[in-house]
Amino acid sequence: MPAVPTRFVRAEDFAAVAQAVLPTDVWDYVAGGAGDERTVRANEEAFHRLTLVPRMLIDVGTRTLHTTALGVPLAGPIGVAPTSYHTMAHPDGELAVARAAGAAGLLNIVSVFSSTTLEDVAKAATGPLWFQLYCLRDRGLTRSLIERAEAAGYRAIVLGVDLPVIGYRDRDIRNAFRLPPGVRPVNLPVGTEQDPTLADLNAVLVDPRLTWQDVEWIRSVTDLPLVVKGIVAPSDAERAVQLGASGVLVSNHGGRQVDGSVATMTALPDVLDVVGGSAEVYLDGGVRRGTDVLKAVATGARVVFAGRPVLWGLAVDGESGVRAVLDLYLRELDLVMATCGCPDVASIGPHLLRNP
Ligand SMILES: Cc1cc2nc3c(=O)[nH]c(=O)nc-3n(C[C@H](O)[C@H](O)[C@H](O)COP(=O)(O)O)c2cc1C
Ligand SMILES: CCCCC(=O)C(=O)O
Repeated sequence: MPAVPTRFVRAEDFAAVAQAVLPTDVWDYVAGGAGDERTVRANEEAFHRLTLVPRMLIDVGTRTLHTTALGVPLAGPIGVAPTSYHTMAHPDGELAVARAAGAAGLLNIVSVFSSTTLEDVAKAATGPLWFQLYCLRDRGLTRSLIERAEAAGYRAIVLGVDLPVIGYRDRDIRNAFRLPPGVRPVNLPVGTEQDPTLADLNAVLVDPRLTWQDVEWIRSVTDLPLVVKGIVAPSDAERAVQLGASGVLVSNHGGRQVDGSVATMTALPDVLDVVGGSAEVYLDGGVRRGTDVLKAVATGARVVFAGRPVLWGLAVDGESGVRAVLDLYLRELDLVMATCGCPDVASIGPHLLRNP
């Protein structure tokens, strides 16, 4: 692994520089959450509350971080959460993120609201991609997106179910946040002449009437594995798996939808109790350190994903900034595994948690 530039010794060191280089309204869109942003903070605090009980005198001379997700080999149990409109943060946008994730050997979930077409992202990618879909009002368009993702080589559909409408985001409301010039949802047939707020643009496209029947429909129109993203209730996870989901991504959208929503690390054990035996369970929200990855994996998450930190790296230095952020997670995880007595991912378990 490349040496860590001393200016950036933790993922959050990228945040301050990203804030300095991004326009204020774009920074607010990335950093912000719903309401008072209590859940944004709660996601991180839930990690801080968990304490570790490292184990000694285990041979950690040879270590590997390798794992798999739905059969896809990965260099580590950390991946890129889907986030919208990467060219807001850097002109290379989604291409830079795909190249960095591929070079690191990590899973990259590409948002349907990408500012580069899903085909161009797939061409640039050297690692595995999953496609994150919101079910659109136009079901024909929704289906064609799934077919395009299949044709382009994406390996799973990640259905976002937590955004029937965009949450009440104080910062974006204050800023009347609109997409910057030249940044468009290019996967979708949306004109370039309109200039609505992001929330209005979203309301035109995304279907707020979505129910479990639609999950069944999406399941039926593709042979790709289905992951349902945006679940925190165990009963929702159970229903998703009953309807054929291969994976559940425990997420509260980084605290951007429901302020006061349970932290994802608080919700994870209950979700695992219900579906952990029959589906892969992933998590995002507040993962900032290698120790956070270790805690989530020790609890039972297969892979965890980072949202904002990837955008910080992208804003700071394009592909190499994203690569640096991803390498920090891997480097920190490698060292915390070694110091906790874990030579591989399979040996990370609940025995490492003080109060699992
Ligand atoms: C700027 C931004 C845009 C996002 N866009 C999407 C999106 O298009 N689709 C989606 O499923 N989730 C989206 N999310 C949510 C992330 O996938 C993820 O759930 C969240 O960012 C994880 O929390 P973290 O930022 O604390 O790591 C977005 C998050 C941010 C910060
Ligand atoms: C604008 C489309 C939704 C992007 C999103 O999921 C978010 O801003 O959290």
